[in-house]
Amino acid sequence: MTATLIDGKAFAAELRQRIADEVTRLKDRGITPGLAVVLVGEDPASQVYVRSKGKQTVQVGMNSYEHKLPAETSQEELLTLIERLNSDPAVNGILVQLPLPAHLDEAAVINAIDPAKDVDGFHILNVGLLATGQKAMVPCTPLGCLMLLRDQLGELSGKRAVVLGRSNIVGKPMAQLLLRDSATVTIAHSRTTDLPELCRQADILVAAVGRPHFVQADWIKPGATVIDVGINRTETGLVGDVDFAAASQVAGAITPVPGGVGPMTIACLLANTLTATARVNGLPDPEGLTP
Ligand SMILES: Nc1nc(=O)c2c([nH]1)NC[C@@H]1CN(c3ccc(C(=O)N[C@@H](CCC(=O)O)C(=O)O)cc3)C=[N+]21
Repeated sequence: MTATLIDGKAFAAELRQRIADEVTRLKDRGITPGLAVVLVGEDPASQVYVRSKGKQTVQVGMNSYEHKLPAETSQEELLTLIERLNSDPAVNGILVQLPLPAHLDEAAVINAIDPAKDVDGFHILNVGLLATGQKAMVPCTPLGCLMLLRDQLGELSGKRAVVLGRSNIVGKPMAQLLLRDSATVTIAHSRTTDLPELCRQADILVAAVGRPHFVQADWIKPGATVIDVGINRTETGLVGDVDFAAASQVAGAITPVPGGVGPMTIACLLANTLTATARVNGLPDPEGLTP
């Protein structure tokens, strides 16, 4: 059996086109969405992402504000910048690139962002809103995965989903979104016993553990839908958390790395910026960009 390839790159391109159309409509009303990205330090991978985000932000017609701060930036200096962005009406979305240098308090920084501008959906208010089924800003990577899953399967209700990984950025919000769509959700992690057996029960398997080729083909239920969130840099290039070559002989559908979830993450960041802009202006949420 050969799995259907879930083309996240193409899906993300369509999403960006829809976002660009909405931005055009907003501009006709005199509104231009603005996204501020804050990068502290010189991590090369982070620099690549931030550049890519800025480029795509401009491509869909939004304003991009990049703030690059030295690695030695103090907590107080960073909080001062966030305060400034919170009160700047030209800024509709704020993203602080993670991870932050170790001397900075990540939770305090995230929770200093105006929740209405928290396009990452990491602020405790948004986490609580999502967990209780209320209107929230939803983390970009899980939102992108949800869009791919709905597109592939139509209906998630009653399906067994296993989420590998329990991070605040991917695993936990992914589980919340799947639960909201009435899937039966298990969150598994490094301490889970009989992991292969558990995974074999999954109709939907979302791998977000950050270990190259961790998920083996014989962990996958024949015909299952596999979403690979892993972005691992190895000598052979970028690889996911799933042994793609072998897994694609068993799965029903699978995302590649690169070209799967990664492009969806950035497209959903732009979607969230558009949503935040609509909400602050008292306009309805843009169609199909929120869960
Ligand atoms: N506050 C915050 N929000 C984030 O959303 C965030 C972050 N911090 N820190 C870093 C991670 C990582 N991340 C990715 C985004 C796009 C690709 C992406 O587009 N990947 C391409 C390949 C790009 C390449 O070749 O490196 C692909 O998978 O096809 C990957 C990873 C967002 N992150």
